[in-house]
Amino acid sequence: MRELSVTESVPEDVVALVRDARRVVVLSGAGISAESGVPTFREVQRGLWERFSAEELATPDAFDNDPALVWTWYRWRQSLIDAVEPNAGHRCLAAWQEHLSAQHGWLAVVTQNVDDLHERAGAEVLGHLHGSLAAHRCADCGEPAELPAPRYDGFTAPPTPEDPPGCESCPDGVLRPDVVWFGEMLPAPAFDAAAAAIRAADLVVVVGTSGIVQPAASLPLLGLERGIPLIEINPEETGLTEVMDFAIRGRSGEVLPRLLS
Ligand SMILES: CC(C)NC(=O)[C@H](Cc1c[nH]c2ccccc12)NC(=O)[C@H](CCCC/N=C(/NCCC(=O)O)S[C@H]1O[C@H](COP(=O)(O)OP(=O)(O)OC[C@H]2O[C@@H](n3cnc4c(N)ncnc43)[C@H](O)[C@@H]2O)[C@@H](O)[C@H]1O)NC(=O)OCc1ccccc1
Ligand SMILES: [Zn+2]
Repeated sequence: MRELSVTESVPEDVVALVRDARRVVVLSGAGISAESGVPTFREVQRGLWERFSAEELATPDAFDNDPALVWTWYRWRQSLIDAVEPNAGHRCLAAWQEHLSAQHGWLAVVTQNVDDLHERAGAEVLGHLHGSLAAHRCADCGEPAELPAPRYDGFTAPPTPEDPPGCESCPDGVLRPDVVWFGEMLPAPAFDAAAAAIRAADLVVVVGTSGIVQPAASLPLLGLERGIPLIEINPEETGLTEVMDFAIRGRSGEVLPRLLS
């Protein structure tokens, strides 16, 4: 594995790898949204939630124990996402995707993020492995439900929690965000599509993820098995660095424009 810093000019062989790739899978995490002002998963507890770790809040038990606390956390996070814009990293991936499809190639965006910043940057997302903040379903009967955007301003944590709305399809159900909580299975269609894309790819780029949360963090290993090049873009070392061919140390909003210019 070769580690490169963003200050260095991107070596010709990495530029060639990116230029010549035709079937690319990008696996993204919270880091790609950091430059948009979205706190990464490890930083998203403020106010009401600061005494909890994200792993504690993002669980069925936490929702059962205190549905209002967890429900409000998700509505607040959604309002934060609604208040920010995609950054150069998101936009670069959308442009690269468009470029490759014009060349009869493809770029598949697979994300762990529950935000819609890839889509708002114009990219098509193959799969949200951990669901989406903007989608909701009944915690009992599973019926999907449409909800208006949250009324928070996204930056100041709401003072008091609000109860989740009741389900209109069953007597006692309440709504929950359509995200994957710890201990819950990932949506098989998204995970299987991601695995299939990596099995067909000629390059995998892992952007802004600590590479800790499973089974998402195992997806790049499918590329390793096939011997295709793996590139990591992250200011810091991650749980996946050791299996990478190249690790470019830098912020994705700065590295991707340079890599793709
Ligand atoms: C903590 C971890 C060890 N735990 C797990 O992995 C668990 C348990 C587990 C399963 N298998 C295992 C094997 C070994 C050990 C543990 C497990 N996995 C699960 O529970 C999964 C479900 C996991 C999904 C949980 N939901 C999320 N999100 C949705 C909710 C919500 O968002 O609220 S995970 C959530 O956290 C993860 C956060 O990780 P990152 O995105 O990487 O973000 P992080 O903050 O960690 O790091 C940011 C990175 O960005 C970098 N960065 C910062 N700025 C920038 C910048 N500017 N540019 C580039 N990079 C940048 C930083 O350096 C850093 O590296 C994301 O995946 C995110 O989606 N379910 C399941 O396994 O079910 C089983 C099962 C099996 C059978 C039957 C029933 C069940
Ligand atoms: Zn219901």
